[in-house]
Amino acid sequence: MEDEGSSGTLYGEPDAIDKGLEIRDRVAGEGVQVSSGLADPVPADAPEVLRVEDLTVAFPTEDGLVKAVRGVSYALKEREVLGIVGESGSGKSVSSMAVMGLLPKSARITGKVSFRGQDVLSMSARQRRGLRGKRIAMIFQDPMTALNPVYTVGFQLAEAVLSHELMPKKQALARAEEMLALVGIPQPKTRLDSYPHEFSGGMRQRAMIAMAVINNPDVIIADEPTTALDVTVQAQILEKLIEVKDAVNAAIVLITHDLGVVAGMAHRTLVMYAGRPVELGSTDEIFYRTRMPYTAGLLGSIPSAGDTGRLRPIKGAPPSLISLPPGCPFSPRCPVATDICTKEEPPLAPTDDPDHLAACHHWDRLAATDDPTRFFREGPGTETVAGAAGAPVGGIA
Ligand SMILES: Nc1ncnc2c1ncn2[C@@H]1O[C@H](COP(=O)(O)OP(=O)(O)OP(=O)(O)O)[C@@H](O)[C@H]1O
Repeated sequence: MEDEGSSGTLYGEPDAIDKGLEIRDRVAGEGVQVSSGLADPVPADAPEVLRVEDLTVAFPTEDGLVKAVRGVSYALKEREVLGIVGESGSGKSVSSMAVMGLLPKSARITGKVSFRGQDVLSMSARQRRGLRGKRIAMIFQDPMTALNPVYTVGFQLAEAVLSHELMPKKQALARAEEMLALVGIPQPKTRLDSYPHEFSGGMRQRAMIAMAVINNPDVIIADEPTTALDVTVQAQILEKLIEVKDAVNAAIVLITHDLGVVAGMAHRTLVMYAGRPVELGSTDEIFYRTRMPYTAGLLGSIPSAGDTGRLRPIKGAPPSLISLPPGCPFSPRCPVATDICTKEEPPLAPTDDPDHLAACHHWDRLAATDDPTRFFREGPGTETVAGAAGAPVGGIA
């Protein structure tokens, strides 16, 4: 079999990051755009497909108001891959669920989401259902949350088509077979009759990708699509995802803990911390001209070739989203923080490159050095631990 089943969680495991960097370096070595890795470049004049403006989401709870997302804004062009990176609880999933209209009724949502110019948040439930699965599709970490164990894969794929389009069942099944072939499932005709449990973890995730693209969506939101798979299978699935999205001309919002995944796959990257976007720019900019200390901390914790195997996670933990500290939420962990950082929260604003935004009072200090990760090695906020495989990386746990 081409790939095997899932083997547990790999959050931030060095092998996964190495794999992403290896893909990036391989592609860079061939003179192709580093940031996009496997994806085709996006033409500068490509039309915008999705726009999120100043999105906030809060959940009233017994303990207080959880400010899960605060001021997320981004625009996605046709065929573009936007990586959203951040540690657990940073608001990556909630912001995407808001776009899909999948949050519980109790969620307080403000801001604007536009899909090809249509206001999504003010749509009726029926209009949203029409958008979901057809124009905007979603891939989850665990395919078993989306695949029903009691129906065959072929039936479920055909249903996904028939719920949006009237056509003979035979035609829907033919489309299902075509999609299974597209995502690299061997003997797709026979596999239509398999139940999800008869697939390996990697094959189930391929089936999820088939389900996501079967209606030719404009946008795919992939939330940790490979986190539950082992490293080799992760790379295969990500490569397939990029190949398939180019085949159907979809854009992707790729949500991940794993900077390596973003390095290989995303044209642009949005880094989130404590519910806020803290850095946004081309993936090249984020990796090579980092302007936000949190991102520098994450990058500094990636083991590089020749490293002695010592990882440097960012010391401390993210703040409570119920009682955020005044000023910059990263300041208690930040080696370059000064007084102003504990008093005023910096806006996400242009840096020395107008398309590279950072939420930092001191981005110019990072711009003044070739290696902004050094602040974490030298300054307060650094903790060096023996880097056994599986140790948390960059506070990602
Ligand atoms: N229904 C809810 N009620 C209260 N709090 C919630 C609810 N859903 C999410 N949250 C909180 O919102 C915050 C952001 O969660 P989110 O799932 O977006 O994080 P994430 O960055 O995607 O992390 P992970 O990678 O672990 O999924 C978390 O603190 C989470 O506990």
